[in-house]
Amino acid sequence: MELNTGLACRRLDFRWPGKQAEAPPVLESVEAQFSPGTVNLVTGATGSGKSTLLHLLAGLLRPTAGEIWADGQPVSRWPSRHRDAWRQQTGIVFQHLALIPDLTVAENLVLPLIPRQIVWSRIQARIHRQLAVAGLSDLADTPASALSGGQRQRVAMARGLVVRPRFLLADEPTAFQDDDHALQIGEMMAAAAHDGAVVVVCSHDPRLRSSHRVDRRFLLDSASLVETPDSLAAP
Ligand SMILES: Nc1ncnc2c1ncn2[C@@H]1O[C@H](COP(=O)(O)OP(=O)(O)OP(=O)(O)O)[C@@H](O)[C@H]1O
Repeated sequence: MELNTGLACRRLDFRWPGKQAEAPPVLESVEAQFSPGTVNLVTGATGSGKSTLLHLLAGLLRPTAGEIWADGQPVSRWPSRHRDAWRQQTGIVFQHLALIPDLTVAENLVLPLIPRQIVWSRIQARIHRQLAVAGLSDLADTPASALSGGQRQRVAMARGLVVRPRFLLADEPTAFQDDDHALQIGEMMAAAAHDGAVVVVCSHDPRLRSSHRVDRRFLLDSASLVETPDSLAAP
């Protein structure tokens, strides 16, 4: 397996700590390689482990066994502070979105840029551009708490993209979107891949499964991840 670029799972096992030893693992011997410039869709039944896989890829959980490699580095073996630094290259769109409700849309986008030591005028320009791409310019000064579910989800995607991630990890990013906005989110992920990012998206959404913006499709089932032709990807 080529491990020098992109994100890779290598004999990855995961079992939730505290779960009985005989409980089935969430992931077992998962091998996968997600390359820069590609959108990779992971589908699977509810509870099959899609969110767990994304958290492992983001370095937010540690594998029970096996490793996550990023650009040829075994990041899952690194101590937390090194993984935290590495995660600055990552845009994460959580299923539960994790916006700060009392901050405005624009302020939510500022947060991931703060540790990057970018000058303020550049931060403002970047946020301005990202909000325009996401069709959110009119909502820049609106508190996140006053947004609809779909708007919140698009803000979460914009926040994931504003860091210009090398790795974009998105969990159900189209769940609350109408068809036009689901299409727009597909385009935003494809644009990130076009700019060289590794995009891994977990979703049940048939609109993403059939999207021509997806390059590779995987099915998570019985703790295994297998690449599928389109027709087999439906959970
Ligand atoms: N914090 C946790 N502690 C213990 N078990 C957990 C935890 N989070 C998830 N699980 C279990 O891990 C398994 C995989 O859950 P996960 O959320 O990764 O699935 P999923 O495929 O993303 O599901 P969905 O499509 O419903 O979001 C499930 O059996 C779930 O009950």
